[in-house]
Amino acid sequence: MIPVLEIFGPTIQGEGAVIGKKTMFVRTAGCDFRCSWCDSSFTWDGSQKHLIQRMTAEEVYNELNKLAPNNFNHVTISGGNPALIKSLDSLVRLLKIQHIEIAVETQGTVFHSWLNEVDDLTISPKPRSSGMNQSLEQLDQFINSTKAVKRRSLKVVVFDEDDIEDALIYHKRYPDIPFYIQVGNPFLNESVENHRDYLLSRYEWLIESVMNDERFLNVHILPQLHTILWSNKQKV
Ligand SMILES: C[S@@+](CC[C@H](N)C(=O)[O-])C[C@H]1O[C@@H](n2cnc3c(N)ncnc32)[C@H](O)[C@@H]1O
Ligand SMILES: Nc1nc2[nH]cc(C(=O)O)c2c(=O)[nH]1
Ligand code: SF4
Ligand SMILES: [Mg+2]
Repeated sequence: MIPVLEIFGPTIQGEGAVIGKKTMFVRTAGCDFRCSWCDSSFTWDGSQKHLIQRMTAEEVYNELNKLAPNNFNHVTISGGNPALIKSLDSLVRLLKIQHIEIAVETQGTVFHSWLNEVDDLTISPKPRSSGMNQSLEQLDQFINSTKAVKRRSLKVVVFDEDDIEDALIYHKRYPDIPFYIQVGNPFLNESVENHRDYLLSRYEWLIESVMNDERFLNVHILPQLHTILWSNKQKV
């Protein structure tokens, strides 16, 4: 059984290497991290425990079809940390049989073999502002174990200058993996006035900081497109 917190879409992938792509989302419950600025803390802080459904792969697939009949060919699995869940192998198998592309978002702490079957794997190690002290040895192991994935990318969320230094550590450690820097969203409460102006000014700050830093060459600098549009609303 897969612990599912929400299934939604179609929407756009708002982050990373496939930003803008039309996709469905399956969000699993539970995380091994507790990032201070987690925009999905409801997956692990107990506040939406009553909404967690234990579903089979077939039930998840039926729900996706109910939400978007004949209107999706791409599913993004996020969380929480979906990589904690061994039983996602059944969903990955089922989606592949149906010729549906699969993307996964994870922080790179825990590996299961089904990860090697996904099409787009986003690995998002954490900078110090998260309060997490991510093990580089564990991340090395994860990176080594996922070499067979069709497309992999690294995505580091940045809130301040110290985080930029941490992003550089990850970029230098894995120079051959496409590298994305994403501006942090401090507005975890969905209704904030002028969130767009503020988020865009933070994005501008990040572009200026990284563009003028010759230690970064092969880098993509991105906002969270969906939070510019909809702030930190759930199910978008
Ligand atoms: C909610 S996490 C779920 C997947 C996995 N646990 C992870 O962290 O990669 C999905 C992505 O959102 C990013 N994220 C979380 N909170 C954020 C925030 N406040 N601002 C910007 N990005 C954030 C994470 O770093 C990660 O790249
Ligand atoms: N539109 C949209 N794009 C996203 N990209 C990554 C997300 C996530 O929470 O993992 C996310 C999300 O929650 N919504
Ligand atoms: S690893 Fe991802 S889901 Fe877990 S607390 Fe951090 S941002 Fe949130
Ligand atoms: Mg999100």
